[in-house]
Amino acid sequence: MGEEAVVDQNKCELVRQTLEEDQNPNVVSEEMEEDSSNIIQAFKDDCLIPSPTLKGISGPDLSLALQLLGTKYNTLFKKHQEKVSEIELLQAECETLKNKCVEECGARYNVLKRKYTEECSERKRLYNELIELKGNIRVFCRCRPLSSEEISKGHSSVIDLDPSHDTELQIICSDSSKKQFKFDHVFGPRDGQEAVFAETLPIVRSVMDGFNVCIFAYGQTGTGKTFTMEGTPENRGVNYRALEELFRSSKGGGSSEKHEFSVSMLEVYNEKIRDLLADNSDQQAKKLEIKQAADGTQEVPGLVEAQVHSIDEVWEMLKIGARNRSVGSTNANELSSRSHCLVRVMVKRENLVNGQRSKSHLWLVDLAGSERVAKIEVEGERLKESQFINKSLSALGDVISALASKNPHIPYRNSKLTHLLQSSLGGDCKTLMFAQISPSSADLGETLCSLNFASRVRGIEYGPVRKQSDAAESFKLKQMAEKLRQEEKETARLNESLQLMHLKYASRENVFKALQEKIRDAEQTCRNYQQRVRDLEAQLAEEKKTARDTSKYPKPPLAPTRLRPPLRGITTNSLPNTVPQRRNITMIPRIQNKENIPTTGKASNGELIKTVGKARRISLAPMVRHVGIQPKRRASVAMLPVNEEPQSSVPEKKMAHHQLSHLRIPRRRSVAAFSSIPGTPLAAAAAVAATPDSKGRFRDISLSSKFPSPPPMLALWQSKIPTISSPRKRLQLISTPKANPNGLFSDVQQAPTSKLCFSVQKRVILGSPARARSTMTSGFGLFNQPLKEKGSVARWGSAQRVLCTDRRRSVI
Ligand SMILES: Nc1ncnc2c1ncn2[C@@H]1O[C@H](COP(=O)(O)OP(=O)(O)OP(=O)(O)O)[C@@H](O)[C@H]1O
Repeated sequence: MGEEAVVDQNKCELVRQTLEEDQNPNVVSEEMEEDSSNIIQAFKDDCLIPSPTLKGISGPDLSLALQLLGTKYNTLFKKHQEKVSEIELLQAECETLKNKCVEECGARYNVLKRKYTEECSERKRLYNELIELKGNIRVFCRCRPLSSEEISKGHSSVIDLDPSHDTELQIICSDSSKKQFKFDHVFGPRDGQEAVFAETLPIVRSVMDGFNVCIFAYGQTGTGKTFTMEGTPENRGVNYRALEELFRSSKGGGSSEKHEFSVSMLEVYNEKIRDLLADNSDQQAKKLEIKQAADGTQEVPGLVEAQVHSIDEVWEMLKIGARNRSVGSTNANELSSRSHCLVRVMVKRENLVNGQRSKSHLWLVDLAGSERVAKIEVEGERLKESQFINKSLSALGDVISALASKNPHIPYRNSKLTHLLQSSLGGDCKTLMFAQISPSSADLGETLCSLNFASRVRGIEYGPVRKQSDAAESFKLKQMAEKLRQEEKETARLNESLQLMHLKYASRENVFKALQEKIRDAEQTCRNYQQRVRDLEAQLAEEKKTARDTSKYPKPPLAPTRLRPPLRGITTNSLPNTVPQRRNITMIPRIQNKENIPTTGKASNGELIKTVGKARRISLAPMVRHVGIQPKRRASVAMLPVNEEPQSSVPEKKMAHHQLSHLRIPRRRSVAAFSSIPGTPLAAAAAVAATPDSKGRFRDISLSSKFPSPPPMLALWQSKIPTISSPRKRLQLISTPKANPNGLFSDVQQAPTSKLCFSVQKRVILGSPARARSTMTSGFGLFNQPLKEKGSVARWGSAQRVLCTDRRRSVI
């Protein structure tokens, strides 16, 4: 029995180890020792916990049990894996749903946030509109309860209040009559601080919207001004509650807005400004003055501006200020305020979304008592205090009166108080006045005074309020705008001058181009002239040489001027030497060549022919005279027979000088020359001739067709000039005379009939016409070498000058 137990124990151990190897230690338990039937039953229930009788199993049952256990384990393991997969899938689904939810909710959240912001803005706008409709200066009346002292003295209340009409107040006068006053709100003796602040709240909120606000309490001493503004630790007043509201509002804006608060506290005592937050030791050294800032607001340089971050800090500041305030004892109030106490809360707001900044301030003013001096029976220092208080309150009354009557001049500077509140009393701010009154019949007179003053204030209509922006930023923007304006002006000016410069540059460039063109032309002309000068120099040298060669011939005496033949054509180097033909010279041709002199000749068939002498000079002056272009020029054309040319009485070599002034030009040239004069009929004819017809042919000039009765000599001359088909050719011939291979002139010059000698006397250009003529006609210098050279030089110069003229150019 003991051995069997050991064997079974080993078997159980084996099963346990196997199960442990399968990382399922929980399967081993005491129930493994159950019998096989239990095991099978247990396996059917998907349970791996073996029966406690398992250890009793032996032999084949054990292996069966183990097999079943292994199979079941695998099945369960698979199921476990499936479950894990399912869980993972579910987790993924959950994650997806979560993301989807976040996505949808995020979008909705943003939309709602945007809507909320818009709604807030709209609410603020409507709210401010409402405040403006109600009036930017609002007056509340607050009546304190009768004090125990007043009751003990038997004073009665003169206030008649109807709770259903919280804007009306009736005062029972001494004659039992009632005087009614209307204010924006009337607070009775039972109204607490909360109720008062509830009505004040809208104006306080305006500060957060960027408006300047001033809340001040006015009234006779002991009416509860300090109580309303400062309050007590148990009943906090407007100052504390307003700042509390500001802090609360600043947190409501969320992370999109940033606010900064700073608190200053000062009093105006005997027309002097005292900093209530500064150390008392500094007060003597400090002399605070009101200065106007760049944005028009009033500042007190040197005034302590305490940064506050919580309402507790604010309360601490208010307590410090209250301790430093000047108080004194009067008949009316044992702790009477003898100064005006002013708390200034500066709010700087920045919208972190759009970067918009605003700076606004809230003045909380507790005025000194407004009672009349006589009533309080003071003297000495107290009397002086009261006089200053009355003076400043009187100045406040004047300012309010001026505002009420819309006076263009508001006397803000008549007192320190009004000067300080200048930017908070007027059109661009919201003002709330607490008119504090006493219910006591003993204070009836003062109460009526205060109520009358409050009524006047309420009658003031301010203009539309302006939202305050950051002064520094406004100033910066103004400067930038000014700078931009200046720069725009400067840019416009520079653009203008640039355009002018462009225009100037363009015009100068044109001028420069034109000058360059002219320079090029001048250079070309100069080159042409140089070439011509060289040619003429060569001709002159040739002529001189020819003259030297022929100097052995005797010089004929100079004939009288009238008997001398007309100036012949200018010979050129290309002409043959005509000296041997001199003996054939007769006067007949010269006579024949006289104008309109009839001559008789014989034809080849022996028949006598009567002809009229050829026109030696064709005067086209009548035609030319009408042209005002060259009035001082005279054209003389001499026609010489060809065979007469060498028969000059003047040696040909001596005529070289005449070449310069008497160019031998074919008659056609003269026509061309006159044709060059615009406006003349010849010019028109030349133009017609130079214009090809529709078939591209040039028309021949027929002067007779243009002129019914042409000059006879011209007609004769025309008959003797061979017809040149093309005007262009004619012009070529005129401008560039060609020599034929024999060294003679072209066909025009070799016309058998005659040769035209064209002489242009340039009277103006060459100088005195008389001198020129005498030189020409008298053979000046022909036989006197120095004179000749002189004359040659002179004529050469004249010729150059002639060549330099346009007229000459056109002739050439
Ligand atoms: N509405 C009120 N409810 C209860 N007590 C009040 C109320 N108003 C004023 N008092 C009490 O009247 C007394 C005088 O008030 P307070 O000092 O505020 O007057 P005051 O106008 O500021 O006088 P002064 O101009 O001299 O400073 C205080 O004791 C104050 O507690």
